Amino acid sequence: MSTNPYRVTQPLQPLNHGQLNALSNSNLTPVKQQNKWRDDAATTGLSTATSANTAIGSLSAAALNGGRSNYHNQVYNANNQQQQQQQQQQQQQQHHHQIHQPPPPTAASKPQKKKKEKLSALCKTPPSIVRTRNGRDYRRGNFLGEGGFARCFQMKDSSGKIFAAKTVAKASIKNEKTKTKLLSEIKIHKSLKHPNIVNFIDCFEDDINVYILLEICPNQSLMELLKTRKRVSEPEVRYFMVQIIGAVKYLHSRRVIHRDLKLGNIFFDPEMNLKIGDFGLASVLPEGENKKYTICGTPNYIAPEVLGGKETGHSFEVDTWAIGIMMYALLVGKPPFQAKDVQVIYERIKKNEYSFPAEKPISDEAKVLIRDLLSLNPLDRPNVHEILSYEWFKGPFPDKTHSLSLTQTPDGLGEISRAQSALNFNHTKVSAGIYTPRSKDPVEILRSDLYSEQPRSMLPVSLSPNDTRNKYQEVDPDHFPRPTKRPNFNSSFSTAIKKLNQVCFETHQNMRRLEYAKNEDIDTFELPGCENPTLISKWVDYTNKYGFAYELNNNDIGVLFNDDNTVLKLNNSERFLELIYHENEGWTCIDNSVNHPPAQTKRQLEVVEFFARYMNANLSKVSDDENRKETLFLRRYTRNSDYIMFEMTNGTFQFNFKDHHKVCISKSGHAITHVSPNRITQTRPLILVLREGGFPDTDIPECMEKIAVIKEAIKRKAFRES
Ligand SMILES: Nc1ncnc2c1ncn2[C@@H]1O[C@H](COP(=O)(O)OP(=O)(O)OP(=O)(O)O)[C@@H](O)[C@H]1O
Repeated sequence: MSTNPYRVTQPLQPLNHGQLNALSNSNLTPVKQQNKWRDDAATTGLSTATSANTAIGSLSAAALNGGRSNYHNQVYNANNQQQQQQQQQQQQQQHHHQIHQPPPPTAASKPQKKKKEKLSALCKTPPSIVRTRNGRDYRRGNFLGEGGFARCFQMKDSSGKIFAAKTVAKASIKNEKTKTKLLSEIKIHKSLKHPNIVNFIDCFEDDINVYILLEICPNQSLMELLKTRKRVSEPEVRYFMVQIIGAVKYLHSRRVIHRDLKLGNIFFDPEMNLKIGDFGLASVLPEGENKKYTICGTPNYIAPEVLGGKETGHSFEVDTWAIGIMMYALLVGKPPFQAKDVQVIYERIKKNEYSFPAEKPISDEAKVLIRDLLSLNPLDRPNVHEILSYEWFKGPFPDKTHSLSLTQTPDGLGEISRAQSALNFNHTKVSAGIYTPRSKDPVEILRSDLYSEQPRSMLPVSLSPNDTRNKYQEVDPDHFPRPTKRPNFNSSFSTAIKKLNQVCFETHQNMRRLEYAKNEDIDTFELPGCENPTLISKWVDYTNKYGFAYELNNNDIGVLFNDDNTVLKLNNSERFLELIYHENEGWTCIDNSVNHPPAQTKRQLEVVEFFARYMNANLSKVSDDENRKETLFLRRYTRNSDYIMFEMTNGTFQFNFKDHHKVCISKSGHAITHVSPNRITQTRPLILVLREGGFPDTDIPECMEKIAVIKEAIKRKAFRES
């Protein structure tokens, strides 16, 4: 019989609750650490994965001695706080020496001694081949790293794909509470799927270990990066922050609080994207509850309200606090409340005692954001949605994290232009799932919202043609400061907004002039050409979740997303345009192929295509098809109880009135178009319609009143912008 721990003796079982309950303390002797697997980070001055062992409530020693065991050695129950404090202080103090000061020359305080106290030391190296119950074989590879509780190894499947197996020794799972915690980590992690969260693949167990199979992050964590780099540049940190915030936003939208966000728990995947891992302290806040009371975290990152314990309770804002700590640590080089003694760290946290060292200058914009994130009152911290609108994010923003960043500051970061930075910022947000208020798969949300038997209030409010009159909603146009848009197909920065505002102003001036001139000799007027303009023929207002979707009568489909960018899918073409909006200036246009959409716009394109299908199946058209004469899209729209007004990027104004008549003003106010409820469309010079009091042979209810309403609406726009 082989006693070789590297040999598989029986197939591994998938893990379930019942089986975990049956897990018992295997009579394992702790594996002797044969080689120095991990740096002890003796000089970082930072909390490391090893230092996580010193987190408040560390029970590793007690657990190993057969005392109270805890799955996650960073967690402890507030009730036991006093009892544990002495022991904990001792450990933390000792460990602190290990991290921050050269160890005194006594054998007793050597780092190796402390390592034995870690529960992860109980973890035996997995067999060289691990076979799961459902017949999958994994070949164990290199050791990847070690935390306070687990060791991590490479695992390769039969196709050659490599994963990381977080390996927890059964010997470290000593009681019900510990098992429940491990199950909770698995359950929470398993339920998550986000581009910036380490992907959960599977879990199983053998006699000695429980394995959590994860997406591999071979480039270590932000902690190692900082250790090597000492400080990180602001553009790089901006990029990191967007990815972290994307993941945290997703977690919070699913009511998950991570509670242990720190540099050592944020890993780099092979493409250098950041991935949040380690859900050992994560908790789901049930609907209707708004606080948690268990005290947990890592000293340097712990939020003040957590230190308040049972009395105060804590919530999602602890993660926001940790984001502030990480941002400070990356920019300055060490966490803000760092001290040798953990109790001193807590005192500093409670008093919000930190400063920005003059010898490590950072920008004022960064300081503003850090100060707000590190607000003592959790309610004063910006939420994950608000953080990204801080001025600091308008600074130079790279297109990605280059692997060079692991060791040195890449060149040229400060020279990224404003336009390019805005573009990169937008793309990074989209890739991090930030463009929607909810980050679940957008198409899935749309499908369930639009097609399921949901209460009417859940459905989009649409003023689309042939719809019922009670869909009209009173909306103050002032509350719709929609952006202004126009493409620039040279892909450079556009100054279109000024031009569009000018057109708006001219349109109003011309309408006014024609009103006065209607009785003058018609021969003195140069009449405009009267081809029908391109119109919005269908639309769905879904701004409560994504944006405003529309179809033009040239069959192009657009979505004006809530982040103010537009995606326009061109009819009869394999192309779609991504129109990135730059406030008060214009758009940058990226021409893409639908067959090879860039990763960051893939999801948006899916939303556009979904809306296209939805509109085709559910809405009828305003007017008949026309071929595309020009490429245009919706600049902005305004809704009130009488009409919805669309402003197009060619300067056309379209008004859909609630009696289902549509009127457009184009050619800078010289041409007027009427679309009847049964889609008969005609365009005439405005001067003639004004003279004749309406369209010949067509009865338009309250035609002149409608024109007056239009003139007023355009005037309001023109004067607001001039
Ligand atoms: N997906 C992964 N890919 C590569 N390495 C990983 C991965 N997950 C974890 N590791 C490595 O394993 C180490 C331990 O993992 P993890 O932090 O999840 O364990 P832990 O015992 O719960 O840690 P902690 O004590 O920080 O709570 C990490 O520090 C890292 O070096």
